[in-house]
Amino acid sequence: MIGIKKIDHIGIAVKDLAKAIEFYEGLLGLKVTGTEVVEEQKVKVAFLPTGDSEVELLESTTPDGPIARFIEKNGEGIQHIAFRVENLEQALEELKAKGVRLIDEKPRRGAGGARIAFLHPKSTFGTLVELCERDN
Ligand SMILES: C[C@@H](C(=O)O)C(=O)SCCNC(=O)CCNC(=O)[C@H](O)C(C)(C)COP(=O)(O)OP(=O)(O)OC[C@H]1O[C@@H](n2cnc3c(N)ncnc32)[C@H](O)[C@@H]1OP(=O)(O)O
Ligand SMILES: [Co+2]
Repeated sequence: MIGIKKIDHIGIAVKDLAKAIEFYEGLLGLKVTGTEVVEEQKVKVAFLPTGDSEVELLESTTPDGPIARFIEKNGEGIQHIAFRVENLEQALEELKAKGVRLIDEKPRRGAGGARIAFLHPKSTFGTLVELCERDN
């Protein structure tokens, strides 16, 4: 079993992180608990907890990163959903064995020290899925 615990976060691609935060904090009343640059993913992120899950706002740090490409093609909006798993390496092994197309064969470093890996949207009925494992 993959052992999904919950929706960890919803990843939302935005052009201007500061302006998006003005909306999510100022108008929706959520609070940013952390911002961080994740070089490997070419993103600057802000996390806003909403109960048991979080909103992850993502701005591209380069014109060629995955978020920049997503916005170019689709405009701003939901780019991925992230599920928290107990054991990421095991989940990836199981999914690979069942023929799911992995973007990341091995865990990568995500925001907040998480271990993360993406599944290709062509293998998941159209949604980019992130699996993540955290110590806490
Ligand atoms: C910081 C970290 C964290 O939480 O800790 C993060 O979240 S980092 C979050 C940002 N990082 C990532 O997204 C990394 C993983 N993503 C990737 O490797 C890439 O973005 C891919 C998902 C493989 C897409 O690559 P690329 O843009 O080169 O391909 P493409 O535009 O030709 O797209 C190939 C096909 O997938 C579809 N496609 C592309 N991006 C999609 C998305 N986000 N959701 C659903 N479908 C998507 C396209 O429409 C296209 O379908 P058609 O062929 O039918 O038109
Ligand atoms: Co994410």
